[in-house]
Amino acid sequence: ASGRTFSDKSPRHCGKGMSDEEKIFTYNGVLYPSIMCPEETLKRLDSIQAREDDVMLVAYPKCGFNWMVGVLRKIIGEATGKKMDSKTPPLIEFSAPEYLKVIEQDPSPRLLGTHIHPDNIPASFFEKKTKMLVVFRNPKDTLVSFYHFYQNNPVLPSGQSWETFFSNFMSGEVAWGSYFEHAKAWEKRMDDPNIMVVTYEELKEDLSMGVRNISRFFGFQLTEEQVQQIAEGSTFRAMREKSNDSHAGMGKVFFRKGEVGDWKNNFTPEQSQKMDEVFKAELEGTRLGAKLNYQKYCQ
Ligand SMILES: Nc1ncnc2c1ncn2[C@@H]1O[C@H](COP(=O)(O)OS(=O)(=O)O)[C@@H](OP(=O)(O)O)[C@H]1O
Repeated sequence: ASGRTFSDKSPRHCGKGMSDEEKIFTYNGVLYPSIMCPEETLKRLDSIQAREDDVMLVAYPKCGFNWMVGVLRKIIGEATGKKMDSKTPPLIEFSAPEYLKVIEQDPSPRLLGTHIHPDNIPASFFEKKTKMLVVFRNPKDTLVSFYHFYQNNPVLPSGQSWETFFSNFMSGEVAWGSYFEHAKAWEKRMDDPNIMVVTYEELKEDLSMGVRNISRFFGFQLTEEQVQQIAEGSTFRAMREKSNDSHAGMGKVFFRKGEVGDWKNNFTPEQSQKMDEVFKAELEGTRLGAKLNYQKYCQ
């Protein structure tokens, strides 16, 4: 059995001939893209047996998941010599249910990832105290990135106007659910020593520091030269250049702009104000809220 990869070209895997309604379904009250996340796989997620030495990456959609996949593959490859050239995205909720067997047989250290809400991450990851890197991004840029992804990824519904997508994002009616629900759930776990939260914006400001801290957190020893080399190979430009190979023709969709502040080109003043109000109500005064540095990146 093999997992589905970005290069699967069968029409239904590409979303061709499917209506917007067929492309998305509700599971336990949350929307998921039906091609990427078959219901059977979601139902079987709890069968995954986590390992202590798994490298688990968690990110709400569009917060920098693929960026960190690139970084973590390089870190693991450099530190352990394990070949990390898989083209399959390491999301546990992706692909055919048989893929869970592939995960089971993968030798340690495994790189696993997910976009799902922390309460739905299989319990064994918490029981085994698996280390998890959690990536967040300011909500305005996340929304813009998500909107473009809906528009340009044929497996997602593309018929929504910017205004409709905006209100769906704000009410959590988007794939993988509400940004704010995810953030509030991680806020509750901020003290867990096995969880490290990083933001897209801090990684943009100092990627070398990010690589150094992330590898230390997972217990990988890297030389300063390796840290620098990984950071240089993981800039937006470097990853975008290789993206048609790593993401089979979808490179420019996954590696779109890679900037902080693109929301300013998209939000109306009213939408900006609406997000400010919701952020204030949901996250102001929390540690994750402070880490997101909303003042600096969203105002
Ligand atoms: N190396 C690097 N540096 C900076 N930014 C990067 C990098 N790689 C990916 N990106 C940007 O991350 C956004 C995609 O996020 P995800 O990978 O989490 O998307 S996904 O949910 O897994 O599809 C998407 O953001 P936008 O460009 O704003 O749309 C990508 O361009």
